[in-house]
Amino acid sequence: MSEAIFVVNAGSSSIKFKLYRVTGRDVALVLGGALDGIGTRPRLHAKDEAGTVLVDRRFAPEEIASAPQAQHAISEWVLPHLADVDLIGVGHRVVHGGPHYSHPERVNDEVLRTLESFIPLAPLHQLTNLDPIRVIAERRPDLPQVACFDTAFHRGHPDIADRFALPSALYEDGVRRYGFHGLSYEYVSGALRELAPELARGRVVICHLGSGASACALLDGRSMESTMSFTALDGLPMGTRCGALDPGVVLHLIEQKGMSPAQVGHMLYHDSGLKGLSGLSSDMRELLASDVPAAALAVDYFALHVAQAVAGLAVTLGGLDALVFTAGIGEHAPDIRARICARLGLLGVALDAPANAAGETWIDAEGTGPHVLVIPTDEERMIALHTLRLLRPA
Ligand SMILES: Nc1ncnc2c1ncn2[C@@H]1O[C@H](COP(=O)(O)OP(=O)(O)O)[C@@H](O)[C@H]1O
Ligand SMILES: CC(=O)OP(=O)(O)O
Ligand SMILES: [Mg+2]
Repeated sequence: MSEAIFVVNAGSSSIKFKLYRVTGRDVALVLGGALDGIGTRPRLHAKDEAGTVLVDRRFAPEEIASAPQAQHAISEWVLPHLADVDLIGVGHRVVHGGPHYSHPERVNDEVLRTLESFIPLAPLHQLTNLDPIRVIAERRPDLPQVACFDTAFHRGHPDIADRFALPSALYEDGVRRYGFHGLSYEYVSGALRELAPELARGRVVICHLGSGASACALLDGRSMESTMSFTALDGLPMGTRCGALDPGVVLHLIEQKGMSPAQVGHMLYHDSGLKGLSGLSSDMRELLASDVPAAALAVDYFALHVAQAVAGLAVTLGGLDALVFTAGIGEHAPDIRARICARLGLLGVALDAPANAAGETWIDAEGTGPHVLVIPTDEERMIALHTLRLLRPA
């Protein structure tokens, strides 16, 4: 087979993997799959480029309760498919790249050590991202591996968007508003540029609403500000993460309630957000299907806070030309898009209800307000392209 690139995207609840054929300066999908529902409803599934199902296997929760078990199951299945492939490299999503990495980086021992130092800043992701790099490096030390960072796309933020209102020595020490989901924003803004070049040059807010959720303000395709900051806890409420929170709550829990920092951390990352508010589930599908009042509260809270963030980012941009929804909730939940947009009438946002319900790309009502679009994200394709460009510079 021709040259290929393998991509691993380890998220907080799933590990996605894709194999791409190299076609000159571009890549074409050969197969793609995921192991999702880790620890809850584990399912390994993959399809080839024509959409033919190659595997669809469910596991008991205890069989795949952790990321290493998931990696093992993926390796068992995928290795035979890589046997006759001429791999030129493996591309990985690495959530935290810290203050210095503003571009993808070929991994060596030193890079790996630097990235390990960010594990405490992304406890749901960083270790899960780095484990496969280490495993592959041990088995195939000859194979180039490329780390593509969620933070890199935001490294050009203006100073005002990169800071907290804290003593500036902390900023020099790396306490900055890094921002995440950058690979997704880069892909979606590129797709918007292909779809509507004029619009992409304007003031755009992209809402990446998945298990993790954030929103990003872009001017001419460049990130100006994002709701996530030092860690992937800040900003919007998420499946299990709290989003923006009064830091006084953290002090209170530690100083007055006797919780340890680790207990507070666990609560903020694993038991908050939609799960904490609803007491039911972190999955938006379950909340939308439920008639429990706390589920409705969680859904309303989510929509309100996304809308508030969009309005805030529109202030950063000095107006809003386009609002784009992406990721699991953004792409597949018309009801949530409608609730968010209903709160943004003051910015002139108006939806075309049938287009929204049908999941069309353009979903704004005719008029003078901002355009509203749904653009599916593809972090893996972005990683494959970055990996190709780094390993085969033009
Ligand atoms: N049809 C749907 N309606 C509502 N929510 C959905 C739908 N499909 C997926 N989701 C939500 O999307 C989330 C996952 O989004 P995704 O972008 O795949 O997350 P991640 O990559 O962070 O694991 C799920 O937790 C679920 O709440
Ligand atoms: C950074 C982040 O929150 O990623 P995910 O949405 O994949 O959890
Ligand atoms: Mg994701």
